[in-house]
Amino acid sequence: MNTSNNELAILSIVLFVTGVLLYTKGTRRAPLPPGPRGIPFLGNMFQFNVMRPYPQYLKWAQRYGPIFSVNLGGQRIIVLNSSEAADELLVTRSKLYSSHESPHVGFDLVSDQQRMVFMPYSREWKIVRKNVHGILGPGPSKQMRKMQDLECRVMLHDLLCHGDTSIVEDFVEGPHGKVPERHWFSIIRRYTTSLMMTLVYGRRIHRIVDNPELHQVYEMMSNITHVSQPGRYLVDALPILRWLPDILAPWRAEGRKMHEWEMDFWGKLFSDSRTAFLNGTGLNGFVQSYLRARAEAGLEDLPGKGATEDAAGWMRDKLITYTAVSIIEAGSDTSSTAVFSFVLLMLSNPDVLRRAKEEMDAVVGSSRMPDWEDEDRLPWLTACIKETLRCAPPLPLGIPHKADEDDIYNGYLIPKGSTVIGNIWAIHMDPVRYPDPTAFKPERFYNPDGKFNWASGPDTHNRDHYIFGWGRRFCSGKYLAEASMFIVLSRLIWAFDFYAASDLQTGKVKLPDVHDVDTFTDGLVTAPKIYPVGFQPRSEKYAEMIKASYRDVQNDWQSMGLAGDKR
Ligand code: HEM
Repeated sequence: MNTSNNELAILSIVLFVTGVLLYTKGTRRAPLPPGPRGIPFLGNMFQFNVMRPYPQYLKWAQRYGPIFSVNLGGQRIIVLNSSEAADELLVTRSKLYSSHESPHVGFDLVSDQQRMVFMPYSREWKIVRKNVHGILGPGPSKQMRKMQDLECRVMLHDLLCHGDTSIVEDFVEGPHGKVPERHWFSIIRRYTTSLMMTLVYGRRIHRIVDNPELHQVYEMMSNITHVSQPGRYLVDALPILRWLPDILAPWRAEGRKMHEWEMDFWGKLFSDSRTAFLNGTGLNGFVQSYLRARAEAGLEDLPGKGATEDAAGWMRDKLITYTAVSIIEAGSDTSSTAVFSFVLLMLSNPDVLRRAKEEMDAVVGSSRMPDWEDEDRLPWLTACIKETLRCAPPLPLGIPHKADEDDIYNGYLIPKGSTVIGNIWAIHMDPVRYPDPTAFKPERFYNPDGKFNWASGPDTHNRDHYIFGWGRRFCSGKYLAEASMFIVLSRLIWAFDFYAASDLQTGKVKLPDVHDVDTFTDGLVTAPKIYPVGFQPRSEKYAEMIKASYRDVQNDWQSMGLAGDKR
């Protein structure tokens, strides 16, 4: 048959229109994914703990399969429970699913719409992401290795001085997950937060005790992860409530107050940096470099929020402030959580720990600390870290995405505006993918001949774990996070015999149960609650090396123009 160009064009249009009509008809007709039956208006709100949904989401995943849906007072939540479902929607169809959920209270009110992790897929997010990538991408993140090395040496010294303080003193966790200053958790938190502060502001956290700054950072992080949890505020689910007058909308004043509280702290850090930059005393953090570049473009003074409308899209002051906050928040709590879980899981599995020490002794020995070039030669340690991340992902439900359009998956409708969650916890507990999933078995990742591979690359189907999320919103800090986990955990194994507290009467080891959800905190980031551990150097020789290394590091700080450690 000889078809003319005109006929072809008409045929294409007819097919296209028919396709669109069929698609929209299908969209309207398709059922929602299965899920538990709820009650009118409030849906499934009272069927699980909204501050800790992942255990119930696992049960529903086991019952309903790769996709289910729940309704939280009108907020439709679609949960993806297999790597195939999450890959298909969040990676292959990432054009539709690259917005993050923007909770009204946490994003509009507390963050004045400037917090990156809650931004929709928008021009503003792209501007922020590009800038963040400029310091966290594979190349630039390597420049932080020197700081990771030095801060890690300080951490070893702090743990040496800590000894068994947290066992002897029997500390109690404060409100909002507040960690006592002399507990070993604070030492790890100082490491991760100091690294982020140097990256962003060019200033260290050089003190743990009498340093309210460090603890306030964590209080604010805990606050934002709690206020932003889906289901925390009804107004997040029912946009109509946003029209209520102030008197009937107590969350409004609450959210604004939290914004002021945040700005008192983060806004001051920003303005101090700006003043230092204007006085010519600025250091080399992201904020100062950005202000310098902006000033060179003739925009020294750019108050307000958002970015300029021109092609350059310069960030205004408030957007810079919150970009700095996003990096510090995203990089501090997550990385320290991984360390707390690693220590807990290793102590709970003494044979695994013993083997890690044997490997360390054979590969590194006692005359030097492990370093970056040892990565490929410590496959058992690598396997232990990966297994930790599988068994205790710091964000078991990732950060919720959002559907920007109606979509169909496996015959089910995903309505526009739905919250879409990649259920990392259910994927990690899938017995087909990981036989005997609740057991801590590093051997599943043990590969003595393979290259050191953290599986965070683009091959989403065959990843070892999913802790960094999916698609265009994939964790920006993965390179830095992986490097920190390796250097901190390898040196911890190398330097110390760490041990749990034991019952004075029975001599039995006292450790929180890793299988009990109450061992972990609520909220977006799920970290072990504080537990005591003692740190003993493996011999006097190790202790001397740690002390000498700490003294050397003080000279490094001085030559880099950074604050020395105060203890
Ligand atoms: C073990 C440590 C870490 C874990 C488990 C983790 C996990 C995640 C997850 C699940 C997401 C959301 C991904 C998605 O939406 O699908 C995310 C986003 C992000 N992470 Fe990480 N992260 C870690 C460390 C870091 C570090 C060290 C940094 C910074 C230095 C960082 C910076 C970010 C940023 C800026 C985002 C937001 C990306 C966006 O909104 O586009 N993360 N992370």
